[in-house]
Amino acid sequence: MAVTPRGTTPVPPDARPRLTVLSGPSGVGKSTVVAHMRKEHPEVWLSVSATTRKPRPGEQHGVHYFFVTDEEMDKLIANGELLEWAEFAGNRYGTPRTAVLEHLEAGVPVLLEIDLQGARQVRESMPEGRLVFLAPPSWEELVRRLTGRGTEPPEVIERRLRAAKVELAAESEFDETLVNTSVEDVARELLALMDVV
Ligand SMILES: Nc1ncnc2c1ncn2[C@@H]1O[C@H](COP(=O)(O)OP(=O)(O)OP(=O)(O)O)[C@@H](O)[C@H]1O
Ligand SMILES: Nc1nc2c(ncn2[C@@H]2O[C@H](COP(=O)(O)O)[C@@H](O)[C@H]2O)c(=O)[nH]1
Repeated sequence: MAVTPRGTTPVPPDARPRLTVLSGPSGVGKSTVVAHMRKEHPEVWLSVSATTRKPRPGEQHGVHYFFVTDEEMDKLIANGELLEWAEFAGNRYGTPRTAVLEHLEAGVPVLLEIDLQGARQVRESMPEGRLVFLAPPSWEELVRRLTGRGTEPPEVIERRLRAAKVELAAESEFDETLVNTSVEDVARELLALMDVV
């Protein structure tokens, strides 16, 4: 019998909402769009990733990420506790497997906000998932957003922008593309893709 989060009833497999993966270059606005969407629709469950990155000001352990040491990440990987994981711009990130499976089993709409390498792994292991690519209105705007956020030093921004070129070139691997011109519009479009509204 599958374990389900407290207070929820398992639903037949064909009625389960699909897993949705949101990817896109660093700074495009993934977290902003997801936060906006979840203000109105807290029933969408966002997976909390583990990362070896250090917290930014205001980021809380267990809310924004599980901040782990390199050794802890090694163990999570070795024990098969991650659905997917990747190294991105000098840090490792991974999706805890059990929580995702439990929420899907309970019929809760599940969203993963992960990079391209992770999206490719999810496509392999859970092909029923829907992959959504969030694109910037232009390269210049992406640079503006990533720089304007002010959370990374110039060398890390450079590294993330190099990764962004690779991610933008992979857009055709995704099922859908949304262009983040307006946070409100994209949040609405994403909810519709997830069959939440
Ligand atoms: N539609 C938008 N118009 C203007 N600015 C935006 C828009 N969406 C997001 N931003 C701004 O862009 C910056 C980057 O957004 P955000 O941190 O959500 O990106 P991200 O894709 O989650 O990045 P990362 O992958 O690095 O975590 C933030 O300062 C945010 O306020
Ligand atoms: N493959 C994975 N990528 C992840 C995961 N959690 C976040 N991310 C992605 O990493 C980059 C950088 O994130 P930041 O918070 O340091 O700006 C970004 O593209 C995230 O979407 C994960 O579990 N797996």
